[in-house]
Parts: sequence; structure tokens; C-alpha cells
Amino acid sequence: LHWSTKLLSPASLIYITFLPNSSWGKEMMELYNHYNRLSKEATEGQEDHGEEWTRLPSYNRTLKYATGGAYLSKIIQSKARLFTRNIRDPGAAFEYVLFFRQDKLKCVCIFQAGHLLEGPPGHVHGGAIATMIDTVTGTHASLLSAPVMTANLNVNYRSPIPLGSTVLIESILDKEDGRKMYISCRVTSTDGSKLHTEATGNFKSGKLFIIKHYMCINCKFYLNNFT
Ligand SMILES: CCCCCCCCCCCC(=O)SCCNC(=O)CCNC(=O)[C@H](O)C(C)(C)COP(=O)(O)OP(=O)(O)OC[C@H]1O[C@@H](n2cnc3c(N)ncnc32)[C@H](O)[C@@H]1OP(=O)(O)O
Repeated sequence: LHWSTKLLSPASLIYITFLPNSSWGKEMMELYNHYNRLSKEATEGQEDHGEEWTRLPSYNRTLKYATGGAYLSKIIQSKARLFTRNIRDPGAAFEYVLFFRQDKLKCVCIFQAGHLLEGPPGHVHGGAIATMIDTVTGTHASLLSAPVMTANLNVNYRSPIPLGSTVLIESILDKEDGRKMYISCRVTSTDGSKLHTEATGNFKSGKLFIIKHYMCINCKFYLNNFT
């Protein structure tokens, strides 16, 4: 069963894909269920595992509420589409979900790399890895301040990622300096034993967004109200 729906818009067909989908492997599903359970328990005030994760909303939903429509017209918002979500065939490319941990200002992304992302035979292309790192760290920086542009991204590839495998992408805030955010990131095997990639990023938020985002600086407020 593919949880995809087609919506007809004047200009194009917009595909909305619901997570999870049938392409997700066992490892991806187990991790998703793990973090989702922690998120739900935190939301519902159930058992306290000492970890309070929140699943992040979709890009379009984030855009809609983060900018409040003040700076992006409804037409632009409705057409905005993060390119990692553009592939219609479930499992073919970027399958991922992001969770945020408020108390540690930390993000985790569970990423399953599909066959279209092949670089070296049987392994994931470095550009696809950098794309996912930019997506995770950029989203993380946006959550902590305001929608950002990536100014700088340094990537060190330590060991290749097998195509079709599931990996964890974890990011943390290193430093905040006015409108600049410094985020670092590690891509590892799901048990954390193998380091695939390390990266650091420098992100810059725009002046226009700052006022609007004072309401989002407290991420808990933001996540509780807009997810
Ligand atoms: C909520 C929605 C969800 C959003 C979820 C989004 C998730 C996806 C995120 C994807 C993000 C992207 O891929 S964005 C696309 C790729 N990136 C881009 O195209 C960016 C292109 N570059 C630019 O637009 C610009 O150069 C900026 C915005 C980065 C900076 O321009 P500016 O604002 O005029 O800043 P400027 O005065 O030059 O510099 C300001 C300060 O930043 C420093 N700085 C500037 N550039 C760099 C640099 N490359 N490396 C280091 N430091 C730099 C300067 O030294 C200075 O420090 P000091 O003197 O203050 O100390």
C-alpha cells in the first residue's frame, strides 16, 4: 500500500506522501517506531524515559507556519517543495524522517537511501549524503532561529554508505552568534558503531524572519503549536 495522494493544482500535480510508506525496511520502521513512541509518550505525558523527542512537521507545513504567510505568498507556499521529497516512487531515493529533542537541542534523522542515489557501485553518492546533511542541519538551524540559508558546509566522508541501508544522521548546535548558527553532524550506522560521514555547517538567518521567529525561539512553543 502506497500512502501517496495526488492533488490537482492549476500549475502542476502535487504529490503528498505520508510517512511511513511500504518501502521502509525493518530497521527504518523499528527506529521510526522507537522515536515516535518517545514523541507520543512525551506529548501525552505518559512514561518518562528521560528523552523528549518531537517528530518534525513536513517542510510545507513548517514553511506555512514558520513564515506565517507574511513573507511568502500562498501560491509560493503551495508550490514550495523540498527537492528531497520530489521523487514519487516510494523508496527510490530519499526516505527519511526527522525528530527533534528540545532539552538537548539535538536532531536525529532516520535515512534510508534508495537505488536512485547510487554513486560508487552499490554505495550512496557523496552529493546525496551532503544533501541529506544540508537538509537535517538546515532544518535544525531553522528550528532554533529562523529559516536559514546555508553559508558553508564542510563534509568529511569516512566510510561509504551501502545503497539501500538505513543510517542515522544526528546534528547538534555547536554555537550561535547573532544570526549565524553553527551546527555539526554525524552520519553513522543505526547502532552507532560505524562512522560514515562527519560535517559542520554555518547557517545564516534572514533579517526579515527574525521578528516573526521570536515566537519560534522557544522551540517547545513552536513544536507544541505547529506540529
Ligand atoms: C522553517 C523552514 C524550514 C526550512 C527547512 C530547510 C531545510 C533545507 C535547508 C537547505 C538550505 C540550503 O540549501 S540554502 C541554499 C544554499 N545556500 C545558498 O544558496 C546561500 C547563498 N549565499 C547567500 O545567500 C549569502 O552569501 C548568505 C545569506 C549566506 C550570507 O549573505 P549575507 O547575509 O549578506 O551575509 P554577509 O554580510 O556576507 O556575512 C554575514 C556573516 O556571515 C559570514 N559568512 C558569510 N558567508 C560565509 C561563508 N560562506 N562561510 C563562513 N562565513 C560566512 C560573514 O563572514 C559574516 O560574518 P560576521 O562579519 O557577521 O562575523
